[in-house]
Amino acid sequence: MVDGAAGVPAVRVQGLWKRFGEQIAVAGIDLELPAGRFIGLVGPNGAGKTTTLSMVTGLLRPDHGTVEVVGHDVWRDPAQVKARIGVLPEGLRLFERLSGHELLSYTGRLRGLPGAEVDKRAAQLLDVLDLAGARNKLVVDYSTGMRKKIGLAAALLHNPEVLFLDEPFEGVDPVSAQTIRGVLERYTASGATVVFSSHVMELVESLCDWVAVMAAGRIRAHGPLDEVRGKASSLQEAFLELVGAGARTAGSDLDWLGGGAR
Ligand SMILES: Nc1ncnc2c1ncn2[C@@H]1O[C@H](COP(=O)(O)OP(=O)(O)OP(=O)(O)O)[C@@H](O)[C@H]1O
Repeated sequence: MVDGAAGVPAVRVQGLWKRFGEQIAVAGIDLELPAGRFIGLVGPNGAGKTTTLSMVTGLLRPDHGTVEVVGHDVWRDPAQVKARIGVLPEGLRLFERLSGHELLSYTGRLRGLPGAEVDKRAAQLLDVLDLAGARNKLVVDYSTGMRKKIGLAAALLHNPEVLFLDEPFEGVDPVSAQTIRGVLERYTASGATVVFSSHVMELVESLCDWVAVMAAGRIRAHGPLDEVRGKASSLQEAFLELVGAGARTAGSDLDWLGGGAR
């Protein structure tokens, strides 16, 4: 296990709970995510991935439990944590009336970076993410994939130690996905940590070296990809066994659907 300089995990979660009315979204999870890894948080729709990531990144207060990011408590020490993380949340809200370049300049200044450094990093990120041609276009006119990419650039600008991404490839075309993937691989190769949520198993299997499987608000398995996959032929198969969906026959009750009598 490759941990940070002092052997501190990227994320340590203990007894984390969140309930929305009757719905228990996260049911008391314990989790330790090692530093320097490409980590996938996988689970079916409604498993609690977004709720977990929101609590881990300080966007949503847990009912119970603690979260530490690189050794700092997210709720007692928010400034220390926020300086060390980058976040691309689900349904990211951006400043629509700024251009891509203005958005990055503003983000960089908020992060306390010197203007010249912000300009240099922004230009490089726009270039690598294939957004240089759209640098002066307003964000409101960006496509879904372009929004993901400018959101990723803003999350990376201050060179965080840990990057959290909620469904980063959703709505992104294959070429942009490949670009994002390249940037993330370069980032983790330098010792940084990526934690991303997805329900696309093939993607997680091809990108991640460490996974946590979530279902119904609980962690069902976590560890190095090979260990979680075990003897199954793919992560998809291991996942279906873990969440107990292997035996269900898709559509067996839909005998009215399709050709024949209407
Ligand atoms: N603000 C909220 N109010 C009420 N219920 C919520 C709220 N946020 C999440 N939930 C519920 O908590 C559960 C977990 O939701 P969450 O969005 O964390 O799942 P997810 O694993 O990210 O799902 P998906 O892959 O579909 O995005 C779901 O049953 C959801 O309906």
